[in-house]
Amino acid sequence: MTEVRSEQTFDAIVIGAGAVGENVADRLVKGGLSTLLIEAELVGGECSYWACMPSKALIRPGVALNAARNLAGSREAVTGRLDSGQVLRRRDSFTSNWDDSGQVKWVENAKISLLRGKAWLIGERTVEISAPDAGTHLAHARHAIVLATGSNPTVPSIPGLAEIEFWGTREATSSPRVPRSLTVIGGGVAGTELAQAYARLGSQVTQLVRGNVLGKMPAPARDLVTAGLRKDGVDLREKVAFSRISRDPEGVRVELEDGSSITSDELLVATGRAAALAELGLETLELPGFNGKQLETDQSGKVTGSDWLYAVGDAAGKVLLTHQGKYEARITGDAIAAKVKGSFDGVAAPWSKFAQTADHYAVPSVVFTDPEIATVGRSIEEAEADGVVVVEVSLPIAVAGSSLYADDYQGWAQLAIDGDRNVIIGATFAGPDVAELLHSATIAIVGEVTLDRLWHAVPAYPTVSEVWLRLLEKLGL
Ligand SMILES: Cc1cc2nc3c(=O)[nH]c(=O)nc-3n(C[C@H](O)[C@H](O)[C@H](O)COP(=O)(O)OP(=O)(O)OC[C@H]3O[C@@H](n4cnc5c(N)ncnc54)[C@H](O)[C@@H]3O)c2cc1C
Ligand SMILES: NC(=O)c1ccc[n+]([C@@H]2O[C@H](COP(=O)([O-])OP(=O)(O)OC[C@H]3O[C@@H](n4cnc5c(N)ncnc54)[C@H](O)[C@@H]3O)[C@@H](O)[C@H]2O)c1
Repeated sequence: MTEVRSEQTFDAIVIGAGAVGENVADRLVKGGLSTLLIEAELVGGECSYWACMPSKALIRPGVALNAARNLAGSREAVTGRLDSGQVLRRRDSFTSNWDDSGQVKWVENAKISLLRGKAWLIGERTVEISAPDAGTHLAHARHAIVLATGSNPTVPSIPGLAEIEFWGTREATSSPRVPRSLTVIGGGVAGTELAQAYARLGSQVTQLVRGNVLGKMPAPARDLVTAGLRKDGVDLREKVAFSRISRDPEGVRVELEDGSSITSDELLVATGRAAALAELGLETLELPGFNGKQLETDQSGKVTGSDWLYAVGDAAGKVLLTHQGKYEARITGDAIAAKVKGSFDGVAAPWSKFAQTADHYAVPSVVFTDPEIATVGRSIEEAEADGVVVVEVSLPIAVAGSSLYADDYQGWAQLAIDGDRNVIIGATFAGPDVAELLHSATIAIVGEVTLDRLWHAVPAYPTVSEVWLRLLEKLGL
């Protein structure tokens, strides 16, 4: 062990200062607990610098341009392509040029103690931190340690891939240039959003998907996105099998099992992520059922088998989305503080202040392609697996609001209803800018508003939200 530079005790310690770690630390401090937040890289984490913010900044100008092109009158005013240099500069401003001083200021104002370095557990309620100055620090927690260490990309074992340099989502969201050609492996949210963004920025994009693009989405929603990708020139190839990948002066060559191959300047691999739990010393804790990959946590985020260890956000591995991780952070932070005060016995009733119930019943998510897909709640398959008698209703979005919104607006909406309780349990909207429709469905699900009462929620005319009325009418109201 190198020289121990400091040894301190706090009420709570949070490892990882991504959006989720910042939020849990904030709630702990607001709950009256002295809190140490430890970060190995940039305060703000993946979402701020290499994920949500830069990817959406790359996407948004293309969406705005396409929206103008889809309206007679404004279409005629659009005379050129995206200015990729300006788009990249605007992206850089959203990441503060990968400088975290603004977030550090926020942490200081929130009265959270910050320590830079890589942390790991060395025993009950104790962490060791290897700091950038090569020194070692020890920190003890009186009450709780929260893991908010995020996730890492999973890399497929395709022959040759491990031997070459390629882009992950970090490189794709932070690239200072637009490659002439880009091959994307992966048909999930990250791969699909970035395939379209780069195609619109001028790359010749080939997207290779082993199943269907956005395979977990309902087929009519998926079909709308597929049409959007192809319209933007993405060469989308589904149900492919990979045989070998290599790089030479010509570029990266991806060979497929059908004998074809694609050569491009860059390769982006976006094939999922897994909780970052390695090298955290977890194996020393002998947690029941822990397999090294996924922690089991209760409704309040407490790790099974421990009364002081918690996990939130991507590290908990339940839902890999910033907003849901921050929701978990608020609940876990409040639960720990209430436990310390003696006002919470550790057993949280569903939908109570200390239970992450929405993780199971009401997770909103948006695929920021053009058109978008916005979903919340359980899919029909998930609800049926939970034993729910599901009534499904779906239709194309074709209302006065949508026809005014864009010429030839193409959209689709679906509700999943619990037939016994007469409430909505899931909703999907696909189409231009449908993301902003989503929160209405989230509120209906969380509030368990009955369809009879929803009948009185009148959508303003002429808005795309009129689709709610059409869906209820189709259900017989
Ligand atoms: C390309 C892309 C686009 C995305 N877009 C969206 C989107 O639009 N909307 C959305 O909701 N979600 C999006 N996500 C998901 C979102 O980025 C994550 O869900 C979110 O970043 C998780 O936050 P977190 O705080 O749990 O983890 P992270 O943001 O990963 O933060 C974890 C932090 O912990 C630190 N850390 C790890 N181990 C240690 C250690 N041992 N010691 C000290 N520090 C440590 C890391 O350095 C990191 O800063 C996207 C993901 C990707 C890849
Ligand atoms: N808009 C958003 O909210 C947003 C955007 C991007 C990412 N994210 C989050 O980031 C996480 C990671 O995104 P992602 O797109 O990498 O993951 P994903 O799980 O959404 O998609 C992974 C894709 O990779 C494919 N794949 C997996 N293993 C493979 C293999 N061995 N060979 C070939 N293909 C393989 C899958 O079939 C799938 O198409 C997601 O869970 C999502 O929650 C969210």
